[in-house]
Amino acid sequence: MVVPAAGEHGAGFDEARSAARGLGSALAPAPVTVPVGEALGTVLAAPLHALGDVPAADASAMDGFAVRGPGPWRVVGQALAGAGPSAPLDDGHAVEVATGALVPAGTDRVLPVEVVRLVGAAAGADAVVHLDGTPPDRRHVRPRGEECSAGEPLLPAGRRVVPGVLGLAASTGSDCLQVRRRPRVAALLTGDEVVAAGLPVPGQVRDAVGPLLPGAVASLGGDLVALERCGDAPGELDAALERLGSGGADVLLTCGMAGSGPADRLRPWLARTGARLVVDGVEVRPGHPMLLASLPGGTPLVGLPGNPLAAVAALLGLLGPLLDGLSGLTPPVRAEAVLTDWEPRGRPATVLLPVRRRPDGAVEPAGPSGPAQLRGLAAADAVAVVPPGWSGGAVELLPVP
Ligand SMILES: Nc1nc2c(c(=O)[nH]1)N[C@H]1C(S)=C(S)[C@@H](COP(=O)(O)OP(=O)(O)OC[C@H]3O[C@@H](n4cnc5c(N)ncnc54)[C@H](O)[C@@H]3O)O[C@H]1N2
Ligand code: MOO
Repeated sequence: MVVPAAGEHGAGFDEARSAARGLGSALAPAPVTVPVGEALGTVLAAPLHALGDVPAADASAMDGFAVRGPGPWRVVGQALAGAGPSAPLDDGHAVEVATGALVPAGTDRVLPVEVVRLVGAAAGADAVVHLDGTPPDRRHVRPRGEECSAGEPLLPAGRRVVPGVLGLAASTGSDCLQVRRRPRVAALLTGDEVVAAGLPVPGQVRDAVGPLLPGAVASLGGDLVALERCGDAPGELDAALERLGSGGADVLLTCGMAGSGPADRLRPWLARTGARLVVDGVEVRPGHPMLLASLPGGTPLVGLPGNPLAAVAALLGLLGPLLDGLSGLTPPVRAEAVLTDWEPRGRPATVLLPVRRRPDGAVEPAGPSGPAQLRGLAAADAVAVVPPGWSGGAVELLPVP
């Protein structure tokens, strides 16, 4: 699919997102099997199944006494977590148990220490357990298989491996997971005027994109593996992109030179190298010159416009969906909120608007958000996607990258 040309109208924002996702899916690498400890941030490439019953046997949920039959109960032993099963309980008997210990066969319930009175020996055998006050309404036994039983599907493929997934996989017996790795992204910042340190003098601009890229790429599911710079002189972009392209990254990212000005060399370079434009401009503000190309060797290149908020818009509109496709991520359910205190002023394009949450659950503009301004983004709780023609009501919210 080729999405419309720059200088004309560009793709709709949703159309651009799905084209980027589609390209990513078509290029998705084969799944790999990795140890659980190395899987954080990847995406499950196969459903996660329980390898056994969890817990593997009935276990106490409280520190207290496993009892059988009506009380009082004579203490006949002790069971700690990690020990094997104790002898089956008879009526009128109790075993002192720690949380997590196996309860003896025949246990009716566990009485927490808080609700019993011990009479006789201070602890251990020969003490007698009396119920003190009202009996608890719960058994306080975690039955075998309470969490899951062997073979049960726990999570579908396509889920991001977050810390909770690692804990679940480990607790249900997995040592390895089948995943798609986080795509590696190599970036190139362009422009003679862009400086990396200090207060910019007239004619210079301080690089605002380089510092935000590692975290933004990570939050979109990729790893920034290279960050290079090049100036505007003829040949600099070509050399830098060739160098970057030979580094084995899954995605190339450029910032600046996406427009049609005298020093904007990206589109001519793409044309010269025979790249295929998959998305050529998007009907969104800011960020309309953003592009997505497929280089002759198949590597995708995302062109971010140079204005910093426009660059972030392109990260959200193109890089995020591309990385989702490459990693096989199932898109999360669309988040929405009512947008207030913002005037559409007849804008014909989708607007990406940094917003903050209000106590009533609605969202409002978070601060100044011109294409070259980051004050709103830095104060934002989300980025609202305001469609053309919006005149009030709920809008889609994207996480701040
Ligand atoms: N005739 C037209 N001119 C422009 C249009 C248009 O439609 N017709 N679109 C404007 C929009 S919107 C944007 S966005 C920019 C896109 O420009 P480029 O992608 O070619 O980017 P540059 O020209 O290289 O830079 C634009 C602007 O951003 C500053 N910049 C660049 N890199 C950084 C950085 N790393 N950190 C901070 N700021 C950066 C650069 O100095 C420029 O001021 O084109 C408009 N023009
Ligand atoms: O991409 Mo530009 O920054 O739309 O303003």
